[in-house]
Amino acid sequence: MADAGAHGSTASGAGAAGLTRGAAAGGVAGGTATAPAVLQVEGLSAAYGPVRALQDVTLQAEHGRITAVLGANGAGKTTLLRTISGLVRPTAGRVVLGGEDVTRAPVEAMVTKGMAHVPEGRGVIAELTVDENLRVGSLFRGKVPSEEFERVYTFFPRIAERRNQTAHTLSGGERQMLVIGRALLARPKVLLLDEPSLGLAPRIVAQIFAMVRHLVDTEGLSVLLVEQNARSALSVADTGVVLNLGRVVVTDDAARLAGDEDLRHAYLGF
Ligand SMILES: Nc1ncnc2c1ncn2[C@@H]1O[C@H](COP(=O)(O)OP(=O)(O)OP(=O)(O)O)[C@@H](O)[C@H]1O
Repeated sequence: MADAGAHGSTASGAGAAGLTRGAAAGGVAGGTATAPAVLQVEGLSAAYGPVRALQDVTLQAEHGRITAVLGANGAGKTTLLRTISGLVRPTAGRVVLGGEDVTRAPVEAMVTKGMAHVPEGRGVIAELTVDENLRVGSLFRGKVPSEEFERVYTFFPRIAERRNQTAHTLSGGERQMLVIGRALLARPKVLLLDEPSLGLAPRIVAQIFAMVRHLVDTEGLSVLLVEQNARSALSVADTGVVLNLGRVVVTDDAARLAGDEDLRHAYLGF
């Protein structure tokens, strides 16, 4: 069980640094060396006027791994992804992608540097077909070999079956698969996923998370998964980072976090 006292004091103590344990602490999980970091977030802070939405957040996303960022409403999860991808300018800290400092890079350059951000809300273009929506994801690359589209379809057979349908006919789960597939066509090193489970039935969430896991395992992608649905996210992730009031409370191996009853009750709601 985790150190409940440490969680409590970190949550309530002003300015307390996040607690890093296990895999994230020493770079070693259960005797196995962790994969190299694709994305490093160092001391990141962001604010909306007087609202300090992120405070000194440090975490990393590794090659071939899923890092889940968890926390209640307003914890700062969406702001974290928006700041990493350049949509919100940080007030302090750094974002390093593949060894390059991209903190001040223009948002449109992030995609070409290997970062794909799938925001909350499944923004498909309803009037276009599934296939046309996928092509939008590769527009900036010029001509893309058809095998790449077929490869995306092999990951998401449900949308392959619907490739000529307009996107407005898709279910919520299918739209989620489509926006992830579209992001893949940018050939990212790191994929930022914001609340993919929102509003979906548990069975569909499980399917989508299994597909993301398969992608990560076969493509060596790195995923930063923001979720309020902590139970499902921890079941698929390698590492979990818990945010509270814009600060990292704890970073640890996902299975250990899922088994930590005090932490679950205090921050994760299950
Ligand atoms: N555009 C904005 N203007 C002002 N304050 C904002 C804005 N967006 C978010 N906030 C505030 O910043 C803090 C963090 O919000 P954020 O949306 O990042 O949290 P979250 O963990 O993603 O929550 P949720 O799961 O509800 O989306 C909250 O206090 C929120 O009210």
